Amino acid sequence: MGKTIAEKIFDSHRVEEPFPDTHVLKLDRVFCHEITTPIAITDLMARGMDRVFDPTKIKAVIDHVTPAKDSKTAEQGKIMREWAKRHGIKDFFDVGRNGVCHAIFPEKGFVRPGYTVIMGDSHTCTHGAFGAFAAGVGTTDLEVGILKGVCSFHFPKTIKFVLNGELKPGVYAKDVILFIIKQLTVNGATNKVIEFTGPIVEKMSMESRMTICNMAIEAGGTCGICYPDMTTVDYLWDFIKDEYSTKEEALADYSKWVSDEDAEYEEIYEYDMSELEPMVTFGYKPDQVKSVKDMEGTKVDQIYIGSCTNGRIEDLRVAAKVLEGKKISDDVRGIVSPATPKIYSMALKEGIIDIFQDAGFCVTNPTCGACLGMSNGVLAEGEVCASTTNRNFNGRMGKGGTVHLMSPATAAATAIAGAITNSELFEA
Ligand SMILES: CC(C)[C@H](C(=O)O)[C@@H](O)C(=O)O
Ligand code: SF4
Repeated sequence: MGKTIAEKIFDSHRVEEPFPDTHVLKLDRVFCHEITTPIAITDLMARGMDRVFDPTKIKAVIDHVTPAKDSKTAEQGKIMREWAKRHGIKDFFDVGRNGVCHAIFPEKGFVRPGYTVIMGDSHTCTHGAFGAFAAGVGTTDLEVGILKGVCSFHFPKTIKFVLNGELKPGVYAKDVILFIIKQLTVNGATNKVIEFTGPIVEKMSMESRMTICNMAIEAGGTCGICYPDMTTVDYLWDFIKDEYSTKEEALADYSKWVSDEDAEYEEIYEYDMSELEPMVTFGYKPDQVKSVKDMEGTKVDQIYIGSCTNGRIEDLRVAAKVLEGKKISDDVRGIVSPATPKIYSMALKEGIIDIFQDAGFCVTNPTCGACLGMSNGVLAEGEVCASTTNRNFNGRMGKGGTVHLMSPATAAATAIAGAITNSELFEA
């Protein structure tokens, strides 16, 4: 019997015999941000265990609320800062160099095929786009990870998606993953790994693969995984060129992190995506998904383009293409948060920031920002936001506010119309 990629990663990282279904794995990366890590740090300190297993494998960022907005968030930043200094954690991204964790860590080349990654953040599944096993964990697991460099997991039962065909113009990775979550429902993949395969995924950029893996958790999935290929090698090349003499050599090495033909799956879903339409959520659960056509005309108050789902350069380019030479409706506020300083710089150089500003958008610093209603861009009671983020939970962006999840193209078109609309209307 063959093995899935997740099983292969488990086999190569297991530190002891599984008992009964607890697999203790060695960790290649422990990622940290200022919302959950200070709790772990404070607890470790209180227990007299203020140590780290390996400062080079721990990467940390302040991203959710930055620059600090009040005394509480200032304190969280301070705890992180002092901890990083105390333990020689060199890859710590503070104000001015910081961006959204799941965008900045891949961008720095910290994730590689075959890696095991944990973080105290539910969207850690994003990093599976590189052919890694990456999972969000709670405080106790995070503490053990920081201290010992290990984490225990259940056997990685896997659901496989084979996505065939070709996406129509105006249809993007976000539409694909919203469609998938609709099929699975919000707990259809609970405690399972979701493999994304097939020609649609093979053609996707790393950014798009991160978008689909990012939302695996919205169907309950522990991790989303794509197989590493030349797209992965190209993305990582600057970071790995000392390890391999050619890209082909890197690819040959990474190809061990691909599922076998005869691997066993919990379920296999196969879809032809050629007729997929732009999708959007309604209600307060990410599996409440309709085609944009069916939601057309729904009035919004705010448009948010950003986050670990869709705040990358590819996303800003797509939105800018729709916005170029146009103005957003007088009735809406537009906010864009480039996910990292590098993305911000690229957007500046490419004239994308000008396009956003000329259209009437407010451009913020790289941060999670409006995504979770803890920082800027909070909605008032009864307000509606068209957003490229990943969660439409009740009150997510502010008490009494509603969020409709959509692609950056649809969000940009919606900003112009002031109501949910199809991006095709505005594309050249
Ligand atoms: C703050 C953090 C723990 C949380 C998460 O785990 O996902 C946040 O990033 C979110 O998106 O809701
Ligand atoms: S951008 Fe949003 S979903 Fe992503 S880590 Fe930040 S708060 Fe969580």
